[in-house]
Amino acid sequence: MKRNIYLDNKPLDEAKAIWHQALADAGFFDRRPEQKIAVDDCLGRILARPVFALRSSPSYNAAAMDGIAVHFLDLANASESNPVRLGRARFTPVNTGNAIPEGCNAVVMIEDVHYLSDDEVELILPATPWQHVRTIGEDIVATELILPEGHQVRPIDQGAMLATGVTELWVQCPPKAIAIPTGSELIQPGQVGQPGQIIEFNSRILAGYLNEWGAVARRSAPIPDDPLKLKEAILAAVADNDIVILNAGASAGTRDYTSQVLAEVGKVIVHGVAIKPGKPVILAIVGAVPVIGLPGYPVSAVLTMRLFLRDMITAFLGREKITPPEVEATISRPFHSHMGVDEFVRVTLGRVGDILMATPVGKGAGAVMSLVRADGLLTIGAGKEGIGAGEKVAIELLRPQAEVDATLVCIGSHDNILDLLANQLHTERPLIRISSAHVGSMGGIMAIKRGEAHLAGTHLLDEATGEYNVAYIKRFLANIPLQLINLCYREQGLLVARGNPKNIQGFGDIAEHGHLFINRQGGAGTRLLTDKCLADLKIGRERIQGYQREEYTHMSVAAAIASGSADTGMGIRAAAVALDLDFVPVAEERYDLIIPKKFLHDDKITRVLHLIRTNQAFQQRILALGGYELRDSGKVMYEQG
Ligand SMILES: Nc1nc2c(c(=O)[nH]1)N[C@H]1C(S)=C(S)[C@@H](COP(=O)(O)OP(=O)(O)OC[C@H]3O[C@@H](n4cnc5c(N)ncnc54)[C@H](O)[C@@H]3O)O[C@H]1N2
Ligand code: MOO
Repeated sequence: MKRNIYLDNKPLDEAKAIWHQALADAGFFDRRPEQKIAVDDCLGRILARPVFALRSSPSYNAAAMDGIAVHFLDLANASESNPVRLGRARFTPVNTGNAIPEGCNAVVMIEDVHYLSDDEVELILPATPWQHVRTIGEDIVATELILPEGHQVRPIDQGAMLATGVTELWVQCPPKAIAIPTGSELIQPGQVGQPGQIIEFNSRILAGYLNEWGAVARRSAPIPDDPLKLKEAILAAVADNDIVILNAGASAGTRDYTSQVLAEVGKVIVHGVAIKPGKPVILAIVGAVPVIGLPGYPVSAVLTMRLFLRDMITAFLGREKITPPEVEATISRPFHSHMGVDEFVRVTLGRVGDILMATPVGKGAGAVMSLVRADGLLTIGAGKEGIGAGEKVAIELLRPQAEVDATLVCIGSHDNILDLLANQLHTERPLIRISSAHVGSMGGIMAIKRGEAHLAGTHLLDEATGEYNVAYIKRFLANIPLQLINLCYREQGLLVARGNPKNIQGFGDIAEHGHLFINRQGGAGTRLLTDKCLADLKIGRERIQGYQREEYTHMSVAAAIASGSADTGMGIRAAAVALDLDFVPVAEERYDLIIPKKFLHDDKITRVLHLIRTNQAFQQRILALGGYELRDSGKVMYEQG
């Protein structure tokens, strides 16, 4: 088969309109399969037909209280000064739910009945007609409408139907869908792959969302990159489903056959939409069944299915479109986007003071974690080239607003303790989450300056004084009342391959033997520590091979060493442990939290401080990570304003 490199670039609205029309032409929205099921089994189902009461409820006049049944006229003149006595012929003892005997039309509660003997009572209160009686049809009368068509059944509805004699009803059959992963490189979860092999997880995500939106979805085994097998799979799937989803193979790779096979067995309506991510999406109809080829990257797949599938399912079910809630937020940093393309940006949200800040997370369409972390989605329309810092934008919420409002925003240098803190806080108060952006110590200081974070983790060594953080605060945050609170001391050192094959003991060895170094970015605390070590040893930067090569996290430095593309680099012990590297300790550094005073009494911050100051089990968990020291944890190291 020829390589397919000509994708459309249809504007999103146009693609949606064409697709909707094609579905309508195929009769997709007119199919309303329905089935008759027992009321006992119908919870959550959508009614295909209205339900009417078969019998009245109650079906007889029933006592609503324990007491006696009487004729109300007998008590018309009863009062304290004129007690009325009734003999056994004029009253009948009843319990709640008993039928009211002929000739009676009121119940007197037992509390108001004075028995003179078993056969005679005395009453001092008048009665009104039908008092304490549930009359025939009081709840619902036979033939009345209980529930309308299109209603989603709740437990109370089941009770109402059963109470009126209904035991079966007609419900809609949700669309039957199948998610078919494709690709010869796919292996099953739990298997360990070679480079180039990929754990098949997309079909799980797709089936999960399909079910959440009201379809009944199955998954198939992965189909290898073979046009004949793909064709077979598509034909079998359309014979047995209302919606077919193919995943991957949508793009222009030498093994991306999906659109050609679909064109052979059906009609490709759209291939290629001006959106990012998700551009190569394929919308096709085979027979009368919609077949959607979602791009392989998981983020692209999820976003395109939200755009093209969610409304399809609700329309199939005859339900209102899902309109996700939106909030207005301020974007924390500029975001560049492409003209002519609707771009969907995942953001984290956090309320710091009065401002709801939105921070873009991860651009890569392969980054599943960017969607796990995201609180909302920002759409940058095709007519814009991006969004400037501080601009107000509408964000589609992916989490409940209450959770967003209870998020502790932590921007700055990353440390694994922050992950432990996040977990512990969430366990104690499920609403609270920590959203952390790892932008280095200076990035954290700037976020505090702009009022965008509740706290910032920082470890900036002042070369002149040898002290941590304070000099930088005085310089950049002079006007902000704040406390600098110690979180931990941690070991920094040289990460080296397991067994330290090049026997690197310090920067002297690196300079002398020309070992390949990998550095951290300017503004990172670890970079400053490297520079201080070099200055103390009087080693010029030009003597360190690789000094110019910069990475942004401890883990990416560790990954470079693990892959052999560098011999060594500076990082924390935890990064060495994570990638099974060896570690040559160089220095103990202080890692502090900067907290503006206006947040010191915020419930989230007080919980964090309480945890690090007093929770011994938590402290033990930190020490178990290795490379940490907690002698000053929670102590105020500096204060201003
Ligand atoms: N020359 C071009 N290359 C690419 C283009 C383009 O227009 N021209 N588009 C890019 C875009 S945008 C996307 S999105 C991807 C989508 O490609 P495919 O739909 O053909 O998907 P694959 O290449 O087969 O897979 C991509 C990637 O997706 C992951 N994947 C796939 N299936 C699964 C699964 N079942 N479970 C988990 N992960 C899966 C996997 O990481 C693959 O590496 O193409 C660009 N290229
Ligand atoms: O547009 Mo692709 O769908 O970047 O990821």
